[in-house]
Amino acid sequence: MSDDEADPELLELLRQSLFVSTKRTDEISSDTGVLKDAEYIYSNAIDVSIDMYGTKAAAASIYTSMEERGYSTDAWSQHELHPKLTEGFSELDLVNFVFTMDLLNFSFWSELSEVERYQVDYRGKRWTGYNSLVACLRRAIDDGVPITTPSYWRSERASGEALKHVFRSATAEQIPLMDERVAILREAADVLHESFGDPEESVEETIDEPAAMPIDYEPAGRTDVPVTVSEAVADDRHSTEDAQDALASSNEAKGPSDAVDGNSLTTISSVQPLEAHQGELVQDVVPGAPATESDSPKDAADLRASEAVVVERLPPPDHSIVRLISKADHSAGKFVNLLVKHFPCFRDETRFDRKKVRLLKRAQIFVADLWAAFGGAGYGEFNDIHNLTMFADYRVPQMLHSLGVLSYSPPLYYRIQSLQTIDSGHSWEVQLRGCSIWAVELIRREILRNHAEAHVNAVLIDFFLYDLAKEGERTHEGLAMPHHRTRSIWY
Ligand SMILES: Nc1nc2c(c(CN[C@H]3C=C[C@H](O)[C@@H]3O)cn2[C@@H]2O[C@H](COP(=O)(O)O)[C@@H](O)[C@H]2O)c(=O)[nH]1
Repeated sequence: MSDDEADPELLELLRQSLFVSTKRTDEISSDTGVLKDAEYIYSNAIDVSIDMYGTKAAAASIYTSMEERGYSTDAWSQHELHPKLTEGFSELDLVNFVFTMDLLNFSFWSELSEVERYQVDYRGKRWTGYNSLVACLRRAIDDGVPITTPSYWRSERASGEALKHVFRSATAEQIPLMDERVAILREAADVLHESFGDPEESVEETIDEPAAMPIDYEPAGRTDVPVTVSEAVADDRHSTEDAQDALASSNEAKGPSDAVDGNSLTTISSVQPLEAHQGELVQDVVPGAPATESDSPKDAADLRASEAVVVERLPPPDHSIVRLISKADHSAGKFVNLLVKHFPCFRDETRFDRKKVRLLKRAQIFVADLWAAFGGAGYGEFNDIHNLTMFADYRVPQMLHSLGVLSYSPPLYYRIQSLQTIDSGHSWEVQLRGCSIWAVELIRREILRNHAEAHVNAVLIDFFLYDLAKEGERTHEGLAMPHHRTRSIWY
């Protein structure tokens, strides 16, 4: 938008104040504005640019690899830790799990070595990064802690200690931003109860523990928001060749498979819903119980036997998130805007060149995860899923740079390579995030230009690039550090 164009938001406000607005004020648009803002950031960026040749080459490799893998929404359920209906999770359980996960789906990177960094013991493995979050939720559910039930987050049982136990680490490093995560859960529980709760659904006594964060979050990038100065750490070990090798080798590794419709829908099997077990007495490990995964099962059993284990009822089924979904009328864009309207922790917005820009990473990835988890049907049915953009995290930008799609000005490149910090909300951080969103859009357009029949959208391309980054991590020595590391709740 050039300087002399009127800001559409300002115009709308003026119309509303003059009562000449055509839009009902309470009407929720299905246009998130993220892609437009990403294009604005790209058009005005001076330290991050998109290489058109790199974009064309990446589009061709990504398309080939996705086709050969038959990459689709099915990949979501193939993730070892993602909950599945076939495991006995009900559809309500799945909705609540994905919401909980994406409330907390941010900032898992660590300065420490692969051995010392935050990691979670679950199913005999050590999980790091995003996987550590999913492992914590699964472990808590296995232990009978209703961590994915919103009413639990505001109940007396969800004490600080109990929640710390849920996210406990197998190493000395604890999960980053734990206070912020607790505040986000409590705030979301209050919003769900007040705006989407069922008066009939009995709610447990609420907790009066003050939220550790100001409830009304400032837009991302404000220094008064309790985030530590970001660490621009780049150990971008993936050279472009490495990344393209990773793409190529992933084709061999996957072998030929039927080309699958990018939106292929998994059928939702009807299984015994978990909430049917509601009301059963379950053992809830007393928070802080000394038994830990590293103890032998016998020790743990003995300790539990000697401890007065609190036997608690699971809370009643909580349909508040399902009610929230129903307000979106199967529009992904409208759902994202609803989340941003009601939940401050989803307001991933900042300023670039004096203009407010929206990036909305977690609001969008939640809708996308629902879409993928339900195979585009049921609670995951959205008629405009193609309106979602790439999710501006700290992993996919690294992949885009490795693939030669993103390139940096010498000052930014030097800043990243020399491990100097970039403040959260700094123009460089916004350029990296906004240009990543726009780059994935250009890749999507390039694929469809050459393969009009391809069933790809920004969500699947993003998921694919994230999974590729994680595969690259597993096949390359050590953990590739993300480019710009910002300790923030936004991504
Ligand atoms: N753009 C984008 N960002 C993603 C994901 C995912 C996982 N999505 C699953 C669902 C479908 C896919 O198949 C994946 O299996 C996590 N993240 C973000 O990365 C960071 C964690 O990185 P690390 O510390 O290395 O695990 C953190 O900001 C987290 O929010 C994604 O898909 N796209």
